[in-house]
Amino acid sequence: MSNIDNYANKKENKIKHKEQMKELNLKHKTDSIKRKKKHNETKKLMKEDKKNLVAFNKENKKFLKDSKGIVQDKVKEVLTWYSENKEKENITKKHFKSKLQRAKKSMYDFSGPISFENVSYTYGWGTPFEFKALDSADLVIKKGKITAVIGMTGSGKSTLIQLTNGLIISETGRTLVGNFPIIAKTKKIKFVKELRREIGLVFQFPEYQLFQNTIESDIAFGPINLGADKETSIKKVPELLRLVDLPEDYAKRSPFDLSGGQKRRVAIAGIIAMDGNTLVLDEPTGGLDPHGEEDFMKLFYDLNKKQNKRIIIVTHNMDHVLQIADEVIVMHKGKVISIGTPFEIFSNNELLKKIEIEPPKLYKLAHKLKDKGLDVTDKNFRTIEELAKHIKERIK
Ligand SMILES: Nc1ncnc2c1ncn2[C@@H]1O[C@H](COP(=O)(O)OP(=O)(O)OP(=O)(O)O)[C@@H](O)[C@H]1O
Repeated sequence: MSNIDNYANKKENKIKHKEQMKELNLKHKTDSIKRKKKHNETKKLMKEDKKNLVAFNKENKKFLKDSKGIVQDKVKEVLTWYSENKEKENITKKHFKSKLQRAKKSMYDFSGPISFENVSYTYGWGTPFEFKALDSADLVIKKGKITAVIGMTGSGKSTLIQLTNGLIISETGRTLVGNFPIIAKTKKIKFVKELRREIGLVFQFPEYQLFQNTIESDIAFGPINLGADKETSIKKVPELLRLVDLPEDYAKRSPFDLSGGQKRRVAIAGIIAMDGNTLVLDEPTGGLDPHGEEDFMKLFYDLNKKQNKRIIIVTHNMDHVLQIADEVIVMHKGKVISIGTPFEIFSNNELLKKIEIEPPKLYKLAHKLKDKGLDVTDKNFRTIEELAKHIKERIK
């Protein structure tokens, strides 16, 4: 290459670099303006929400005052029980304290609907990384159902479900778990242990949280830590193992000798051991093979149908949603934009396009058939057998 060519190349590169820097600076500036605008909007929202928070706190105080009598009776019951039984070997101080704590929260019923009222949440408030993950979201998750939360990456699904057990607290509105209120900006949730006993949150790869020497102690750790009697908690382990489809005689084995899927079952058994009404699962089948995924879906379905547990599942797998969900919540940019049955959501092509989500395989097939002149998209189906039945009826 001649010196002249070399010089021309260098010059061209310099110009390109300058242009790229200019573009980057411009993007940085626009992002920063957008962020500031959002920051100010949220500030305004928080100001407007102040009067709601005052009303919520007032409502809560009144509720506590009205329930005083019930609580006092329950506390008295526990005190009498302890004074009559404290000499017995299996009645520990920890056991007594846990019972007393439960009596003190007896006015709360966590099992009812979970309502999110105008909840917002911002990560990195006031920093250059500020991001509003929840934007005045409103939603009710019913009791006893399987609810799937779907939406594109970053739409706020995980953030929303973390509000349910007080892992994070919203900056506006409130979350009601049954009649237990978590009011925005609360610094410390009273009865947080009871709340977490009721709402079991299972994160992605829960098996990484196993740490005890035996499967038995891992499963019983949660309830014992919350004050339950050690002997009773250990006795329940075989039943819990059966529930998650593991052999009972695994109890004394080390959890670290198990396969990934089996470890995950142990971790889930540990959450179920807390005996709450709700299981919240964030991408629970990540990293499993299709067969393992199917097994877990069956497990969650059975926990709902046979043990009456409310299941809330965040997932990107629409086939799973179709398979087990009673209701589907659609999140988009921090808001709930649609709620419906799997049929209502998956037959709505416009909605799916907006959230950039592919429908389950069976719905894709139905849409393809429609393009070829055989329309069964107005029919409700969950399985290949049901779809086949509708097709047969159409071509009769
Ligand atoms: N700890 C954090 N710090 C800063 N930003 C965060 C944090 N956690 C989440 N975010 C941001 O908030 C947004 C919403 O996150 P969230 O995890 O709720 O979304 P999601 O819908 O569950 O996404 P995915 O499907 O990818 O798990 C994301 O864009 C993410 O960048």
